[in-house]
Amino acid sequence: MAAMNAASISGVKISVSDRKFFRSCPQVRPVLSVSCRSLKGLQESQAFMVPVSESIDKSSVLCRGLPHKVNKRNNTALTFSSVGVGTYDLSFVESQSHVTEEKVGVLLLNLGGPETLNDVQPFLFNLFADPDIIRLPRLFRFLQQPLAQLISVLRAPKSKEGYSSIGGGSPLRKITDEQARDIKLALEARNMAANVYVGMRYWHPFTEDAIEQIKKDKVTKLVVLPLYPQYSISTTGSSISVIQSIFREDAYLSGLPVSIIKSWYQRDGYIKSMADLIEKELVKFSNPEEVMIFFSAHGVPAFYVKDAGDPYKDQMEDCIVLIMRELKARGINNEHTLAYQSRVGPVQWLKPYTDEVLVELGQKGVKSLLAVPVSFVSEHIETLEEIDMEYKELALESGIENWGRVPALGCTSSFIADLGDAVIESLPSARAMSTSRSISEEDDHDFLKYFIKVFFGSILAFLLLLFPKVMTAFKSHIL
Ligand SMILES: C=CC1=C(C)c2cc3[nH]c(cc4nc(cc5[nH]c(cc1n2)c(C)c5CCC(=O)O)C(CCC(=O)O)=C4C)c(C)c3C=C
Ligand SMILES: [Fe+2]
Repeated sequence: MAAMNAASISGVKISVSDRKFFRSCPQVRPVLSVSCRSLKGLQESQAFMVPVSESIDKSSVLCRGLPHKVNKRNNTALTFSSVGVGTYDLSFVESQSHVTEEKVGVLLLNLGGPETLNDVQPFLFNLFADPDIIRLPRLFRFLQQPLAQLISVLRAPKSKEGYSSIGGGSPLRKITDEQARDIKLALEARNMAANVYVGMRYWHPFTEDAIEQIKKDKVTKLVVLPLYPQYSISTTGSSISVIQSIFREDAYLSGLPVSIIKSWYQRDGYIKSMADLIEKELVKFSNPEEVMIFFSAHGVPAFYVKDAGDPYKDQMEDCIVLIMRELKARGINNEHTLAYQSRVGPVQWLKPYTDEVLVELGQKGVKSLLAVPVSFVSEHIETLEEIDMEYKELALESGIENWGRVPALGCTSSFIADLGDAVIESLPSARAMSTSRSISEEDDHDFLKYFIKVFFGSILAFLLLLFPKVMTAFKSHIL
């Protein structure tokens, strides 16, 4: 614990200061002086540590507001200026005699991927069992798990092929661990000590395990940072649902101040880092100015956007505008296109589709193309296999002669530094999540619901597996 200062304000003892904590927000320190006649034991304008206690939001003191006056009415309240953080009363401090040190946690959310070929089917099961990935009408929700079992078994061979062509497993865990390590270092460089956790949605280390660790470590404030720049119901939304359901059930977690950074594609650091990568790849072409910049975003089913209000498409388009604006400011005026890749299943996905646009561009005479994966910040199966192999081959067959691909951001230092800044900036808005279960009768129906699910689901799976013709039709429509 940092050295303690003691001063009294109108008889109220302030006995807490945390120099270490203040060092973590350098922009605040130079102005941490208080001009106040009623501060006894301190010179006017003398550097002054703002009182903190376990219940007072230190970071909001730090980054959102600066103490600027003592309440004239009773001389016992400090008001924080700047962006409306509010007031707290020193009489409150009087009753708090001890101080606990803040323990900041950062939870990185990601998708997760199979580490071996044996993991592929169970990984796919977890993915398709997610109601944010396969959105069944409420009436058919009981089919979610049996359907996930069926689809995962049917899709596994194709997925396995993909994973074996990139070395037998997903690189996602390794890359995300490296990003976690670097974000921790970036925070330390800003004098903020934090534990950084990785929580994957569909494979190890699962979000549930990361939260268990956060609890064990007695984190006192948590920032949730999804590693998806744009928000989608199917990615960030799904992971947040998991967090909410765990937090709702747990007394400690439901009281833990949490800040969720829902999307961050608009951050300057991210946009500039993307522009850097594009600029670096463009110069590798013999005629850089003739290259079509081809943004390839991961698709989602179109009804997510049209009916379920997913902001993903709008955010994606906005993101591309910002990157192109940044490139223009650097004197890069290439043409660009946005298309959506990786569709799965029979429904319509966001259009235009990457494979179709590549063929069209080839037919129109585009000769040089730079693919820019834009929904994800790590290399993964869809960059290493789908773009680098399938789409490249298709593009070359379609008449495109010069092909390039921008690498994923991974641990690019400007990008990691910006994520560190995002964490620091979001701390002041950390608030406890809602505390109680909303539907209390849910438990009563759990057993019945489970029984119905298993019963009807098993019948469906059984029928499909028994009749090869039905199965073939199903396979060609669903996968
Ligand atoms: C079936 C529905 C799917 C939706 C909706 C979806 C959205 C979505 N996914 C990502 C990022 C990734 N998805 C990855 C793998 C993957 N995704 C789906 C299906 C949907 N994704 C499947 C079936 C798979 C498995 C691979 C395959 O069989 O094709 C990955 C790869 C992880 C890895 O192993 O490296 C990523 C990353 C985003 C960003 C997104 C919506 C915006
Ligand atoms: Fe996906």
